[in-house]
Amino acid sequence: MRSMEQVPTGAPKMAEPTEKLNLPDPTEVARETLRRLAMRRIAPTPDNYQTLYEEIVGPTASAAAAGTATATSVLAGLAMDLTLHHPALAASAEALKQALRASDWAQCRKQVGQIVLQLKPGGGSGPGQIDTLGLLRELLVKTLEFGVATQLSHNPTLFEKTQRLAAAVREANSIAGLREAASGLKSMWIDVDLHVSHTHDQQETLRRLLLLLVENIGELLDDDTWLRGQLDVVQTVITGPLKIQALLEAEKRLKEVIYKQSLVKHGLREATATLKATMTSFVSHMSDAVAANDDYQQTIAAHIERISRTEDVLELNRILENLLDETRSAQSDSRRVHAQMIEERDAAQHAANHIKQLELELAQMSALVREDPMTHSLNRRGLDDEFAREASRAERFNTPFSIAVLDVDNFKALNDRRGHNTGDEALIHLVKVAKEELRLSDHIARIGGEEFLIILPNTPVAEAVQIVTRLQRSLTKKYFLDNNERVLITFSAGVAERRAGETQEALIARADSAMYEAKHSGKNRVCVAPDALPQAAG
Ligand SMILES: Nc1nc2c(ncn2[C@@H]2O[C@H](COP(=O)(O)OP(=O)(O)OP(=O)(O)O)[C@@H](O)[C@H]2O)c(=O)[nH]1
Repeated sequence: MRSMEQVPTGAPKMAEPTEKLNLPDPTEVARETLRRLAMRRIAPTPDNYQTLYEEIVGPTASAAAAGTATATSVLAGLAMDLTLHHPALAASAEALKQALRASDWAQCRKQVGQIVLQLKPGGGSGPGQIDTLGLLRELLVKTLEFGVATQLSHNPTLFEKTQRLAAAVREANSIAGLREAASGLKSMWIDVDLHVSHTHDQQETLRRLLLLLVENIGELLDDDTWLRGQLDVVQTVITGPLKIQALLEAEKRLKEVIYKQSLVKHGLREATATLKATMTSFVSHMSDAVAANDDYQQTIAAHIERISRTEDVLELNRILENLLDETRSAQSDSRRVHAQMIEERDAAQHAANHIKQLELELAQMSALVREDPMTHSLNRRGLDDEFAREASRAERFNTPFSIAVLDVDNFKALNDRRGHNTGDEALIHLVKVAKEELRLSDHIARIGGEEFLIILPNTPVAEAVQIVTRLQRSLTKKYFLDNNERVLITFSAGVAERRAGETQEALIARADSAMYEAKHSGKNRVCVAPDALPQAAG
């Protein structure tokens, strides 16, 4: 709410009246005076009442002073209007009021002249400019309040600073005031910039910590631990640039795998428990059967002895009947046990099959997390598995085995020019073309953001160079389309043949160094690795 205004008082007396007064009805004048007080939101002090009254009827002091008072009240009214409606002219209006109070007519003339100049369009703060200025100021205030401050709500200091600055801009009603606000704005941007880079550093540190944690947990796990595949997904996501889409994808995949694994693990636990129970029961029935058989043997032996000792036919008849009874009961025992044993064997077989099925499902699920979710090439884990398999096969059959490290050329520029999503699509395209060009026995793995590794089993280095060169050529034919525009993707590659007993790490290091040579010698080419790097030697 605007504060109540004070109307200038003390109308000066002038020597000669300048115009004749035509006084209206005093009641009407009083009503009009009160209306103007209310309209202009002016404090109803006697002085203000007097000033407005005189503004309507002219000064009342004396007829001689009437002209002077009229001029004075008209000018005072003008000054008041300017103060109320043109804040940018407030200083000139105040100077005019002071000149009126001091009856300094020369000064009055000068101030009125200046006000006229300022009110002229293009005259420093003319009405057109005042509006533009006001609009711009309001725009800046809104930007600060709704655009900047809301983004900084998590940082109370910066939030308050922005709000204070918005208030200062809103109140700045002169060029000088706006200049001051502008210097506040500059200092605020410096703080925001510092804050943003601090947040970015924090994010980077957290990411490194997470990566370290994931790597260390990975070290502690057995090869076939469930967690490893899941950790690989997290690792892939946090190694590349943090993108909300990739993070959401990784989260979704992890949740799915964890949920399915919990279901399968539960089923596996139940099936194992059933098998154990069945086996226990099977063994106990076997021992029952053996025991029953034993009892029968012993009874037969006892009856045979009784038979050998007796000569009495009646006794023999009784023994025979006993014997038949025993035999019948032994037979039915044995049939029951046999039937039970068959039933239990079937149940055990069923449980074992179920377990096999569940294990198969688990293997399929862990294959899921051997893949890079974006390009569907192998991830680090998939690469490790395939490398180990191919290396041992090459040793067993004494066959050559090569790898190629590929790094997309000028990928940063492609991202910068066409956006990150197009960059992603380009990587997906590269893997698709590579899969089409390579043999079924070859494998492609993503080992970095825009870096890939191809495993070429049963391939000497010269042939590996040809394969990779052919892939380069096919990329010029199967070009990548971005918004129907052909984009040529090229890569530099380093090829190395595995030496007997060479570790995966050492072989990749050699291929990597050849890839760097390809980069440094002009890109879009293939270089062959030197025989051995110092760290790979021995
Ligand atoms: N779109 C996209 N960009 C990625 C991904 N991973 C890494 N990058 C970006 O790839 C770029 C690689 O840049 P650099 O290492 O300078 O390589 P380059 O621009 O290809 O330059 P040269 O290798 O010398 O030809 C970086 O800007 C990374 O942010 C990804 O998954 N998707």
